[in-house]
Amino acid sequence: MLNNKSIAFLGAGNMAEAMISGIVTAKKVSPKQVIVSNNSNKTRLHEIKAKYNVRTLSKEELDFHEIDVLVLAMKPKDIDLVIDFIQNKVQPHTVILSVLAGISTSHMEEGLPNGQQVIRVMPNTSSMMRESATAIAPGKHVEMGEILTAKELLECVGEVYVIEEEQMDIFTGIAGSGPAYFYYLMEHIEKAGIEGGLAPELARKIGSQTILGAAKMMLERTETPTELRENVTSPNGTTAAGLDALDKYGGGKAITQAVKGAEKRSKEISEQMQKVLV
Ligand SMILES: NC(=O)C1=CN([C@@H]2O[C@H](COP(=O)(O)OP(=O)(O)OC[C@H]3O[C@@H](n4cnc5c(N)ncnc54)[C@H](O)[C@@H]3O)[C@@H](O)[C@H]2O)C=CC1
Ligand SMILES: O=C(O)[C@@H]1CCC=N1
Repeated sequence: MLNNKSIAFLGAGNMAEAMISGIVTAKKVSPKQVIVSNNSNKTRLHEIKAKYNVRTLSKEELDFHEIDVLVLAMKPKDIDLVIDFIQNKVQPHTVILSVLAGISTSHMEEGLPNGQQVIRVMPNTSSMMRESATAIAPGKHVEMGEILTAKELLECVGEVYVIEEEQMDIFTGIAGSGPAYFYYLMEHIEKAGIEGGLAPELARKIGSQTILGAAKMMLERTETPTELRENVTSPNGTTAAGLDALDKYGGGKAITQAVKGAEKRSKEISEQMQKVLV
């Protein structure tokens, strides 16, 4: 389905690069089918071209007739400027995939030609390793063929889940922002490892392998996380001591609040955009 489709990115930042890297590595589309553009940073476009061999153009040079999938990958605050820029150029056959946190499909549909197909997606930066957990929520004009195209494209960068748009805020809290929680966790594991006498690189490798192993257990075994945790925990052993400290310092609550905090911010961004419209 991706054969001969041309995929253009508006925005060439961290998220766009993670997706471009995963898409090119998956080899389902050739780098020449991928066009990357941004606001004005030519150095950044040179860097992306040198790394991934994709086509790069300034946004003014884009030929919208040749774009089948247009990925919006700028910051949420820039959406209205971008809608103004594309509304008279975007073609009816083009499906728009927006990765912007908190920006609803209805907000985008309002500013675009009637009937434009818009899909809100939420990948994460693990797209670079083709290990993203990505959500898709189609807007009201999207047809099944375009959902399948979006799914196939996003499967190049990991697992894809089709969800209801109202679930997008909590999905963002868990998966869009989620990698940062694990990096933060690792920063602290590494610090404790160093304090315990390990070289930083070794502490990082041990911590990362432990996170990877635990993730694989949860994905591939039938036991629940609670059962898996209990299997590690000997009475009065080392794990019990570690978990007691996690409880004492509010580890569980902190994790729940991290997810809820990101979810709340995603909702706030949507509300702010609604106010701009009114
Ligand atoms: N970084 C992440 O982990 C994730 C980010 N997202 C979403 O991805 C979007 C981009 O985030 P990052 O890549 O982290 O930001 P970034 O700041 O690294 O990149 C933003 C890009 O947008 C470009 N840009 C700005 N205004 C533009 C315009 N008017 N036209 C075309 N390009 C324009 C900039 O030149 C830059 O290349 C955000 O909306 C964010 O919500 C979604 C999931 C995860
Ligand atoms: O921090 C953000 O707003 C973006 C969306 C999800 C991850 N990064």
